[in-house]
Amino acid sequence: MSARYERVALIGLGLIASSMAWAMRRGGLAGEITGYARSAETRDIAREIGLCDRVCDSAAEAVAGADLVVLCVPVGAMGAVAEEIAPALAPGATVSDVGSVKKAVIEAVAPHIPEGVHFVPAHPLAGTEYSGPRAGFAELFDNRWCLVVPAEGSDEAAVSRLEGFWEGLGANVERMDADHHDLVLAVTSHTPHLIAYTMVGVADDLRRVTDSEVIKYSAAGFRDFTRIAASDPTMWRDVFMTNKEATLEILGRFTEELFALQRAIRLGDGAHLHEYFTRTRAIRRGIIEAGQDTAAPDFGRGPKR
Ligand SMILES: NC(=O)c1ccc[n+]([C@@H]2O[C@H](COP(=O)([O-])OP(=O)(O)OC[C@H]3O[C@@H](n4cnc5c(N)ncnc54)[C@H](O)[C@@H]3O)[C@@H](O)[C@H]2O)c1
Ligand SMILES: O=C(O)C(=O)C[C@]1(C(=O)O)C=C[C@@H](O)C=C1
Repeated sequence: MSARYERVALIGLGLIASSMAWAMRRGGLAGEITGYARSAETRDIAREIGLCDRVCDSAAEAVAGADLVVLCVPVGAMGAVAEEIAPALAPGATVSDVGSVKKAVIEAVAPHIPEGVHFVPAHPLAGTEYSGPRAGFAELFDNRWCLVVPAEGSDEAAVSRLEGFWEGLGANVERMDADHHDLVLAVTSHTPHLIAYTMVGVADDLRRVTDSEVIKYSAAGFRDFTRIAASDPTMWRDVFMTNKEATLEILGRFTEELFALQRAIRLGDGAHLHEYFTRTRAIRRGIIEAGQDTAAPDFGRGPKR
């Protein structure tokens, strides 16, 4: 059942916060939405497009009296923002976040949360390669997962209320612990982004040799890589700086497999390649048959431009 808050404060007014604001409006999930972003330019844009009921010039002003505060800044900035807002938080309020990494965010934020304020971390598994306050759209979270990662000792009522709120934003909600979250996301999101960044970098190096051919004749697969590799550099720098252990673990496995495939190509071992590609194709088909391919064409591919 969807839950409503009287006053929701969004700190950081980029893609995720702006999508939340539009989705809250659509679902009538907030009495009032306040917002704050560090840059005056972002605050001006947010005012111009009517993103929030009130865009404030300080984080403390935005969170004052809010019963839900959502930190929507890059993962590396979460701790400093939590410290800044702590004295202004209302007793009984819930502080949440949308960071792509959970263990490091909990470690950075939890020490600043005052007694009597609930901290319920979360992570919507939905995004695009666009950033900033103009990038958001109300449907971003529709039929996508939102993982709720209760910190130790989280208040059950505060956790279920936040879960209801995310359902109201359109998401399917599941709970997960922080370590498991960070490992799963290293496999499904963080390492794939690093691979896309690398592949586009390699093609760019090659382009200097072959002029514009690489881009001109790029096939759909490579174009998908360029979309992913256009994602925000600050956000992704912070993801790799804070989810180091899990990403290195998955990258280690990835390079082992890559070397095995490289060896099979060098040795002309077609059977190995065929067997490997058959296994991976079955995984994709399994996802589709289970009806879990939630990346429907209309959603999660960015705003229509
Ligand atoms: N983009 C995605 O695909 C995606 C998906 C799920 C979760 N996330 C997570 O959501 C968070 C926000 O990502 P986004 O895509 O909305 O980013 P974004 O770049 O679109 O927006 C970030 C906002 O934070 C502001 N900001 C940066 N540092 C700040 C600070 N110290 N104090 C106050 N404001 C500050 C920026 O001005 C900007 O308004 C990140 O933690 C990211 O890991 C992103
Ligand atoms: O669709 C995209 O552009 C995304 O990369 C979204 C994506 C993902 O990897 O799936 C990126 C980071 C998040 O923390 C959650 C979602």
